[in-house]
Amino acid sequence: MELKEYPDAEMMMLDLADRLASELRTALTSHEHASLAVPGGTTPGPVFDSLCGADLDWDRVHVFLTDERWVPEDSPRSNTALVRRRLLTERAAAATYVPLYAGTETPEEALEQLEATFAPEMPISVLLLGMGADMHTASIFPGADRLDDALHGSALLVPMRAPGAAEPRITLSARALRDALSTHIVITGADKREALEKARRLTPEEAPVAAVLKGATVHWAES
Ligand SMILES: O=C(O)[C@H](O)[C@@H](O)[C@H](O)[C@H](O)COP(=O)(O)O
Repeated sequence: MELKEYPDAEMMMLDLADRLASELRTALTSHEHASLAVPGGTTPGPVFDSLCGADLDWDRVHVFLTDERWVPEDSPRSNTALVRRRLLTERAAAATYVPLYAGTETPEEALEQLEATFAPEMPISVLLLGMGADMHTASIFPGADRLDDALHGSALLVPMRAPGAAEPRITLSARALRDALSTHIVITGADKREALEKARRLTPEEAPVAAVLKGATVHWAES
């Protein structure tokens, strides 16, 4: 893992957006399509605000979430709504969005169909992840009901319920995340920095983010 520290979060978000854009451009030089997988939550909004204006062939980019809360798009908790509002706009409006929410009552009901949709999208060209202070990443939470499947199973997608998650989730598995060609993790604040250091000494069962740290670049700013 490589740790990149920034003097402030604003600079980090701009720099990271540039880096993601440049990796997408490189991926597009050797492939017809490239994929960009992004987290939801509160941290990545400013990266999206900058990345959406990047000059690249967005019409050859497939964008999808690393994980979704199983709520309709009009919910303030919807990661899809966040991505539509802040990433799939300006130049990036030309990208193809691959939805991870299907409107069924539970994620299990849509699982087969979603697995079929996501299989051709693998491996991810450029992966951006967040991390919670409890050391979860995507929706792979410590103490989750299907933690073992998400960490060690061969499925691409895993429905997930966890004490730390307010609603059912669906998440890319550790296998899908680890196969990404480039991985960035973006975190802010002293508590997450401490959690990251702790995760480096723990097992993925205790600290799920540990499953994706190898080869990843972690971007951190205090605030
Ligand atoms: O749906 C989600 O919540 C995310 O995809 C999740 O994995 C997020 O990246 C972390 O929970 C960090 O969240 P914050 O950035 O809000 O701290």
